Amino acid sequence: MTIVDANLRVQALVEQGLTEVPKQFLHKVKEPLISDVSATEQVPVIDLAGWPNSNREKIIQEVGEVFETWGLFQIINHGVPLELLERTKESAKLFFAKPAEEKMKYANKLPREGETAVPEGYGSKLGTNETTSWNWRDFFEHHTFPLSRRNPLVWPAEPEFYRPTIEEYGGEIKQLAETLLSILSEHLKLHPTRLQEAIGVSGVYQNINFGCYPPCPQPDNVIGLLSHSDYGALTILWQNEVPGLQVRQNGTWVMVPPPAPGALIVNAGDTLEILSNGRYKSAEHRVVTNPHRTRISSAAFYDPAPEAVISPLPELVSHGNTTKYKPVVHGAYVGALYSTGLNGKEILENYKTDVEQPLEP
Ligand SMILES: O=C(O)CCC(=O)C(=O)O
Ligand SMILES: [Fe+2]
Repeated sequence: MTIVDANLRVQALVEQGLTEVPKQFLHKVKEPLISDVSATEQVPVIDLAGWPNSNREKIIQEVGEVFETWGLFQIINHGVPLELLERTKESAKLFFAKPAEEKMKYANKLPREGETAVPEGYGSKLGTNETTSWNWRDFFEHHTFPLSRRNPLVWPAEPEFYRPTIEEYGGEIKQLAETLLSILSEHLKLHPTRLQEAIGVSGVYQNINFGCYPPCPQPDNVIGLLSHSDYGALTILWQNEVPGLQVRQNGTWVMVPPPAPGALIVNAGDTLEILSNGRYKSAEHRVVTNPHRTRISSAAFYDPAPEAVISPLPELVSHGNTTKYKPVVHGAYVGALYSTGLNGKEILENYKTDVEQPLEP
């Protein structure tokens, strides 16, 4: 079967009861998907309780260290109200449970050449001309910041709490991202707002997706979401009780466990790796599929504006240090990623300086 229909979704394919996936979904990379999971390393959990009044040094140390080593961790006592988190999860669950005709009223448009964000609405990778394997994943994409990009009318009208919940969740997640950036700025011995200003001089961009990974009949040969690092600064995620997210740590894929009650997942993106001149690592991650259950997740991205130029902070390149990355126009970076497709940390590799250059005095 060849799929050329941009209006098809993985959920609709699954509803047809197929036992073999269309060949575009077969994973081309020769590495095991499910069976390669190491049980020896565990994704760290960071407790933010007390911030900013108590445990300051301990929190700064722990957060800094986890960005230097993993780039991905679970976080508890993060300040996002748990009732809001539950309502956000419920919004995603109720949307993906709707009949196909209902969901397709919100179908997104295929991205155009030069686009720097995934178009809003209900989408999938089906029907695009990718050379990489297709993801076993549908999604709903929301543009939430700056406010000039926000139009809740294109989001689901039902349930009634859906639109206000996304707006509220976006605000809280933005605040959490800014708290983490202030902690990292202190860890780098910089002014607490230094990283936030470096990312967001012209206003931060926030996009929030809901991901839906339906049960897959060939989980050993099909990827939910190809290996990649996120291109922006920070991503804050949650997943339902069905695991699937994996992070590559010391060459091994480690499964992110089902969430501790109320936990969120934080993931460093390439912008942060560049700004910190490689001190912090963006996390390479992917999603595997499950044969029986639907996995639902959400990723909220805290990113520079497309016109922002991101380069290693000069303060971190002094004292005989060298600059390890070329300056990046963020929108061009995202564009490069869309045209080649997801492939580990390949795009970031292209922006590394061949010979480490001392910064101009
Ligand atoms: O579904 C997930 O847990 C991960 C999603 C993700 O990595 C992304 O949207 O960039
Ligand atoms: Fe990601």
